[in-house]
Amino acid sequence: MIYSGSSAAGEKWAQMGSAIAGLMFAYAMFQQYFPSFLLSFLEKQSRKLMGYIYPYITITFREFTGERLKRSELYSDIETYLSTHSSTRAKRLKAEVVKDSKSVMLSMDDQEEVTDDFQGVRLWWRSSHKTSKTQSISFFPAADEKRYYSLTFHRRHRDVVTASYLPHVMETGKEISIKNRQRKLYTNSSGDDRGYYRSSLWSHVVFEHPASFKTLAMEPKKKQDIINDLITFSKAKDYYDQIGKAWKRGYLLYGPPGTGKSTMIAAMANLLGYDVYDLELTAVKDNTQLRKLLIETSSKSIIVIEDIDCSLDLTGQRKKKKEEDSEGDEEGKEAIAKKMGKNDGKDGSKVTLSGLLNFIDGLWSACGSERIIVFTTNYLEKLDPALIRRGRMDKHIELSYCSFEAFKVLAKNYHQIDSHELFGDIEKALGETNMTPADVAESLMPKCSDDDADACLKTLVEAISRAKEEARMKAEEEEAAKEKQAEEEAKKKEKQAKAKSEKDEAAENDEEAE
Ligand SMILES: Nc1ncnc2c1ncn2[C@@H]1O[C@H](COP(=O)(O)OP(=O)(O)OP(=O)(O)O)[C@@H](O)[C@H]1O
Repeated sequence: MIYSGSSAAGEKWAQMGSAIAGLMFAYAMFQQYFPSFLLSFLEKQSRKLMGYIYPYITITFREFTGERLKRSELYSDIETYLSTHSSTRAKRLKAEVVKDSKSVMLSMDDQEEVTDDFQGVRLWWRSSHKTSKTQSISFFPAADEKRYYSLTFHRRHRDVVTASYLPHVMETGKEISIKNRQRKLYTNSSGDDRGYYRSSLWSHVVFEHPASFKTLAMEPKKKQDIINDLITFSKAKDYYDQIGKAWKRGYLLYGPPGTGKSTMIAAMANLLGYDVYDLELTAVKDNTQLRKLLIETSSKSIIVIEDIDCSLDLTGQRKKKKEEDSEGDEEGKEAIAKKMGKNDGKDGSKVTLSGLLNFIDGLWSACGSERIIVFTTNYLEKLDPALIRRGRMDKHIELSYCSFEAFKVLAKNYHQIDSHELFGDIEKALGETNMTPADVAESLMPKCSDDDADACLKTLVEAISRAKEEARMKAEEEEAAKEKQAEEEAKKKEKQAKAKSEKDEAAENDEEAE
């Protein structure tokens, strides 16, 4: 029957109102005239009865708790955990792009319910939302929506749920978020740049380097050894706890420029799913700032200091550009000038060797966990032994000139070939010449659309023989320079000897004259 007008509805509300008022009056009388022991007995019995009729417990997890605008971490973990279950079981789903996540997250829509089974226990999750009736103006509508999850289970499973199931949900949720998150490449800017709005010493971009161990050119056995070492480290939380050491590992990558040190760091980060912190030491004000930078790094990360030999005077004082320029060979000078050029005019860093040693394994280095520290250098011999001793830099990896094995990886990467008639020549030539993987890769790169594997391999053969010729000429020049220097030294010595004998003769004559 359809009631017309509002009078019928009004009558109904009036009747309901008087019924509620009557009930409340009866309850007040009941409370006043019944003895308290009888009241509590009745309450207990009614609770027991309710327990028999409805033996389930429901826990609610709200999206925003405590501080109004702070999203509950637990809610996010549950949402991520349920995204894997609900996407296959729930009928109505909603899609969201979550901040810092690289994929769209599907979660169950409001009022949807999914079941979960854990250690033989059945649980029900429900997603709901309540819209706030407060007419306040809010810049954060989501906070007014009051979304929440409710978890229902039989009360006899209370212990399993609180002691095992909820920690399992949190842990799995976190693991999934880490796997799905967009990884970041951080860099430290100069301390002076830290404006009022900056909350961190690090700034970042999304890390999207395509390098992998598959495409990294080096001997397969050595490569596998590094992969095993990294994977073992990433799974060794309990082991590090057991031996009482902070969960971190140091890698020293050394070798000539263009042998793949930076590429290997990117491959490491991609293998383990870690963030990368590229620490520019020359931009760090002092040891205190270095410590702050360390504290601000997250776990599951690689902290990189590239060209460590150019960043610091490893006796404790920073080298001045002038001094640097006056020592080392030409290649070294170039690298240092390049590096120091970045810091022109604001070269006021007071980071010392001891500050850096503390950064690596001092007390502060233990805050946070699952971190890899990588140093790279072109000049291993320039580094202070204290800096690279085992325990600080646990694994020393030499990246060297391109071997035939490494070349084969590049040939596969660039042209999808495992063999070719020119491979024999290339193997022989690479055995006689020092050519970096960067130079080999450059030759293998097609320069125009007509360049196929044949053309590129021929270019490589020519490049290797050119490099061989250049090396021969350089060696000859060096030999000639050495000979010339030896000749000059012999002449100088002869001259000195002649001058001495003339002096002695003159002295003798003087004596005789006297
Ligand atoms: N081992 C390698 N495997 C695959 N590619 C490589 C390798 N080494 C170098 N390359 C190629 O050469 C380029 C330069 O290499 P990379 O920057 O990694 O060398 P590096 O040793 O870090 O040099 P530098 O000491 O000058 O920083 C890379 O972009 C990559 O294409």
